Amino acid sequence: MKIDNIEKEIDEMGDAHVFTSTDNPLRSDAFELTNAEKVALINEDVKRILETLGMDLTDDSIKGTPQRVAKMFVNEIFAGLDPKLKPKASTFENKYKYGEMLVEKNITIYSTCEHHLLPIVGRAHVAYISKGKVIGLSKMNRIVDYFARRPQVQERMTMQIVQELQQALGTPDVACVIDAKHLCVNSRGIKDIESSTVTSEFGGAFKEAAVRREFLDYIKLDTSF
Ligand SMILES: Nc1nc2c(ncn2[C@@H]2O[C@H](COP(=O)(O)OP(=O)(O)OP(=O)(O)O)[C@@H](O)[C@H]2O)c(=O)[nH]1
Ligand SMILES: [Zn+2]
Repeated sequence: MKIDNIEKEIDEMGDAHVFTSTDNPLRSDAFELTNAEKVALINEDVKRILETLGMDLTDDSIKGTPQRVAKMFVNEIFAGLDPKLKPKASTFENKYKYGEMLVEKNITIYSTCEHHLLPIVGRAHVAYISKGKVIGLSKMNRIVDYFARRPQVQERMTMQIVQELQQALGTPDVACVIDAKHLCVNSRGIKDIESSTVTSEFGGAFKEAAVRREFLDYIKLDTSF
């Protein structure tokens, strides 16, 4: 593909995120290679990038970088692309009949912006109202982390977390708010270190103003965003 065309595609993609579905754009052959094969290939790709930039890959400090980056992509920051690694969302019967809202707040999020491959760092706040099932608290943190370990846009990640919990808990009454800093905005481009991005998804009862207000009061965010 000519460089002009690639640049045009990237420009168009900049606005295209609003049209993507809640699934990450993965090809159907995404898991035909083993993780070891992916690491070996990415190692070569990163080597090529550094070589193109003129780096001396015989230097002691950076000779291990391509392999390090490859392992980090496959086994750490993009490991959540693999459905096999989806956390088991163990649920229990709500025998004690707790009928109020449960909020798991200030869940740390480390994700990666799919447009620049730079970090997204922030907090997720998740809430649900039980319809008979309750979920282990840590499972909410694990579900957030699973969807964060992908090349992401914040809107999609917020919706994926809600959909996963709705399924696990068998209720639409689930909500998620994420407040995160995008290093692609903070450290390059517009370089606005102060700004952060808030996204929300309010399912079922959380669409009602009073229920939503209660959730936002727990996490101390106002509705003016
Ligand atoms: N909606 C949304 N946009 C994002 C997210 N992460 C990054 N972006 C934006 O994606 C856009 C990509 O736009 P482009 O114009 O193709 O990229 P760019 O030329 O590097 O843009 P600048 O960052 O403005 O320099 C940027 O405005 C980013 O801020 C996200 O999670 N959600
Ligand atoms: Zn970005």
